Amino acid sequence: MSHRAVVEGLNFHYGTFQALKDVNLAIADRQVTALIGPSGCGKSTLLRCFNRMHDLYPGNRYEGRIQLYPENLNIVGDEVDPMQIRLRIGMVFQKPNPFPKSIFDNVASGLLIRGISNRKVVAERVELALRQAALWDEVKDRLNQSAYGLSGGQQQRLCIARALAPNPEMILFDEPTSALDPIATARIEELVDELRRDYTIVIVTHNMQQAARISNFTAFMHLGHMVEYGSTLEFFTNPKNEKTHEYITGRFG
Ligand SMILES: Nc1ncnc2c1ncn2[C@@H]1O[C@H](COP(=O)(O)OP(=O)(O)OP(=O)(O)O)[C@@H](O)[C@H]1O
Repeated sequence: MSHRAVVEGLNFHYGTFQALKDVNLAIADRQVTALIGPSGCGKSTLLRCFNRMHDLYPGNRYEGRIQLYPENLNIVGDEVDPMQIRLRIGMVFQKPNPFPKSIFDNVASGLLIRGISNRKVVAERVELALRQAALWDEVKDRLNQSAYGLSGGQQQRLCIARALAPNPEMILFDEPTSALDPIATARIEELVDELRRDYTIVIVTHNMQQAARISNFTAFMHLGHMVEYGSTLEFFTNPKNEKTHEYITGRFG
């Protein structure tokens, strides 16, 4: 199994508050890795390091490395341009957040940033991304209508299409189903399962059943530390750490 990214001795500070403490984690290529743990443990903070989202706010500071393979680039290195990283590592948020634009323009937006403006190429890439996000059939006749006219589940699939369009290597999902009903949740879970064939996926979830259903690897965090990570089956059936055992049996969190 090859690794797409390896987190090595990562510390992260929000100003004077240290939210990640010496985190180590290997992210397997074209597999789903779930980050779980009690509220405030640092799951979202770690996820946002992968595409340098923290750089949007002053006073945030990284120490350590996240090596991106195969070229061995340190994602959190000062010399690396966060915009370039965000094109290579897409993100889908908890609440669907389409832009106030048409369905087509939402998906096309990442392509334009990438310098792709040929209309035929843009149209092809938009269609491909909408197909990959299992949304094409529902929207193909209303591509020029506002994205706000879509249901919550459709908006979330649109945001997935928008993340896929620039052809990223990794996709980060931050609790992507917590604002959705069970049917829309099931569709997103099926989609994650399909996307795994082509993309490396890291997903933050509050829901242990979801982690068990959709991930290949699970990582458990507590108070900013990486407590344990391993294959999902092994993790849930035979946890090595006492804290992990307590968490998955519902004794805290
Ligand atoms: N912008 C911020 N400034 C200062 N501290 C922050 C900021 N964002 C998060 N934190 C703190 O960092 C720690 C980790 O937060 P984070 O959001 O990563 O946790 P989480 O595990 O994703 O929690 P949840 O499951 O509740 O979303 C918490 O103590 C939180 O209060």
